[in-house]
Amino acid sequence: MENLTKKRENYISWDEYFMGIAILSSKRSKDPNTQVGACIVKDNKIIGMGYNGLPRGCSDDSFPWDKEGDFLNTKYPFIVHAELNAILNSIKSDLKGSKIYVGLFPCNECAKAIIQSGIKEIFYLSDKYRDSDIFKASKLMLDNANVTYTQLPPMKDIVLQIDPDYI
Ligand SMILES: Nc1nc(=O)n([C@H]2C[C@H](O)[C@@H](COP(=O)(O)O)O2)cc1CO
Ligand SMILES: [Zn+2]
Repeated sequence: MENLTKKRENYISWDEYFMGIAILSSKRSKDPNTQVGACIVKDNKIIGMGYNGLPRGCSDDSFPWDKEGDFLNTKYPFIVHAELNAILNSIKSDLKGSKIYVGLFPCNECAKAIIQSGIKEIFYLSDKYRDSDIFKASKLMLDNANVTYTQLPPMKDIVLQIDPDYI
């Protein structure tokens, strides 16, 4: 029988909690290939969230989602990355000393925004584009600016499922 007199032990860690929220945010993304979510945290409080998508007011149905072809016929010039959205949407103007949780390693443009906004720690899950110069440039800047980056384990066990008894 369940022991209801002692503290629960199998609760999720802070890192799992914030990365879990970043991944949940990514589920809002319309990108058919890569969905990315980001969560900015200060003093264990969430102060910004975002996912990759078109700028506000630009219709998801009017812009291309292609990866290949003429630049203007691809998604790349139009998408706001999850990290930049989290910074731009943050509820505090001062992000100094905060952390960002993001599903995919930040690109060079997001690295610039992370550094300039004062974020000091990055936690990420995937570094699938590590061989591209964009990410080499990103790491060069982050290293110089003393922004740390740490890969978290994949958290395969965390499933969002609402128990029918809960309702
Ligand atoms: N850290 C990141 N945050 C992001 O929000 N993105 C976005 C930009 C695109 O919408 C998508 C990458 O598309 P693809 O090249 O894997 O089909 O993820 C990409 C990266 C990696 O640079
Ligand atoms: Zn980026």
